[in-house]
Amino acid sequence: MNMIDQFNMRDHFVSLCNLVNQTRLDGVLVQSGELIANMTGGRIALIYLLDATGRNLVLSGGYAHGFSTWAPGSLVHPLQGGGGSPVCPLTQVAFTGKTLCLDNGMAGYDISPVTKAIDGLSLPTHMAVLPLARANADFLGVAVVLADGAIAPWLDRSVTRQILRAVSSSIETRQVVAGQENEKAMLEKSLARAEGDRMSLRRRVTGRLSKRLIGRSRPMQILREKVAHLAGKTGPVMILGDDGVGKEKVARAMHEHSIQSSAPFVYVNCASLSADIFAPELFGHKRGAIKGVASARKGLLRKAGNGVLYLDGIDRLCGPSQEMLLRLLETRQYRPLGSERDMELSARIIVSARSDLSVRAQEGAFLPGLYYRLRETTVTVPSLGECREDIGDIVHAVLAGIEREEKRHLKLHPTAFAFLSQRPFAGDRRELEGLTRLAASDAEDGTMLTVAHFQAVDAAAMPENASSPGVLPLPEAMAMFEQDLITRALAQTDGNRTTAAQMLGVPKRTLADKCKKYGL
Ligand SMILES: Nc1ncnc2c1ncn2[C@@H]1O[C@H](COP(=O)(O)OP(=O)(O)OP(=O)(O)O)[C@@H](O)[C@H]1O
Repeated sequence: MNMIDQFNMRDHFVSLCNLVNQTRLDGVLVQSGELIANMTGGRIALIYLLDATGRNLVLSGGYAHGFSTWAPGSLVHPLQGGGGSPVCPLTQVAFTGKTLCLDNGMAGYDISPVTKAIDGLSLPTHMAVLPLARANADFLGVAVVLADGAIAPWLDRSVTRQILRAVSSSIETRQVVAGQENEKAMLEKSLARAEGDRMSLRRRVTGRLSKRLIGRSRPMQILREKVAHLAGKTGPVMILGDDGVGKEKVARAMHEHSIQSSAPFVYVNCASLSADIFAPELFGHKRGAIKGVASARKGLLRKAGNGVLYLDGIDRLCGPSQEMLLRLLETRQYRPLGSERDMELSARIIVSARSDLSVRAQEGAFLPGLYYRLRETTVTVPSLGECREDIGDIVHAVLAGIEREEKRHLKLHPTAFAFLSQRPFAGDRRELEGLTRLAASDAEDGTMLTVAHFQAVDAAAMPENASSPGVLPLPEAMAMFEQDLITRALAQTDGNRTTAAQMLGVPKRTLADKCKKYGL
């Protein structure tokens, strides 16, 4: 019985199943090597695949009979066109696409790519190079079979061709999957990098925002995060809040931290926009379109360009103007008066309104459609009453501004701080800012601002005596002040307690105890 007759179909069927079940390219290559060696009576099989450039064959897998873990040396074999002497059998098959069987000896052939690959194993006497092809018949690579007897009889069988096709197709499929997995991994990596960049950018923006939207309270932190997030978007935004909470400040901060920050920020007070001037003011008009106005006008939307048109107090817009604004937001187009052509809206629309806008919309006092359109992206600015811990920060920011501009260094007395902490501010942050400026207006450089400084400019709104019972118990007031000072010192020293303790003139141990007490 010759070798071919001993060919065991059952074994090959099992090997084929193993091949198909491989989930990784390296596993497919080892199984393919084994199958090819067995079906051609080979002792060694090597698989070279065309690389992505299409100019090199890369030794990608191999099998040696009797070695369960044998791996060929790594090898990149450049394909050289136009032949050469001596002929490289791998190159020849790559160019002709035809099987090359060297049963009559290898003389005259450059078999160095093969001898390098099997370094350490004895070189068999017979060699065959079989082309591997993709499903679309493109060249995929070659399988090199090395045997100690004639290979030709094994090659001329239909099962050999079928197995070669199965091998090629398995390799191709795994290559595609490996390529996709590679792409997916790279995509995931770059997404993770982009997300990391986005987060660190957001953190930086939030950090910078804390110099503008002052306050350490949790509601202010949340507000800054939201502003940083919306600064990266372009759609309309509605900012809600009571008078003086800082709505315009929020709008400006959002614009300053956006990609269009160099474009204009155009402020419009809606209270001053009556129905007849809303359209000409915003959309502009052609020459002669308005009776008594000789020249043409650009309109505020064009003036804003790619920047921001800030409509302050849209709750004070009249009905027809609300309709026009809704249409502008829906169509993103407008037509200057007297023009035949629509213009594209390029500015970002940011509007502000008092917090009760939803009630007004429900009552029919504000166009519900416009309310619902704007409600999609709402920022609610917390009132100072919700952020009492921010009072010290705002006062210190005002005093720091005075020092910068007027070179007057002023400090805040603990009782004044306690007094402000419990005082109502109907006019919100604007009132606090204004009151601090007033109290500081006549103070000389080096002055410690006391309750008296504030009361002197604020008699009407103030309780008669800040230290009177019912105002705020002194221990509580002192604790608030102490906590404020410690937080400030830690912020200035980047959390370094040793330096902060030195700044505050207390032992490090005392500072540690107080940090524990206040949860700092
Ligand atoms: N977070 C803040 N930190 C420091 N100052 C603030 C803050 N928010 C607002 N202010 C100050 O309060 C004042 C009022 O701010 P802004 O004009 O933005 O309020 P508004 O809500 O738009 O007011 P209005 O309701 O009158 O339109 C400004 O002088 C501003 O500097």
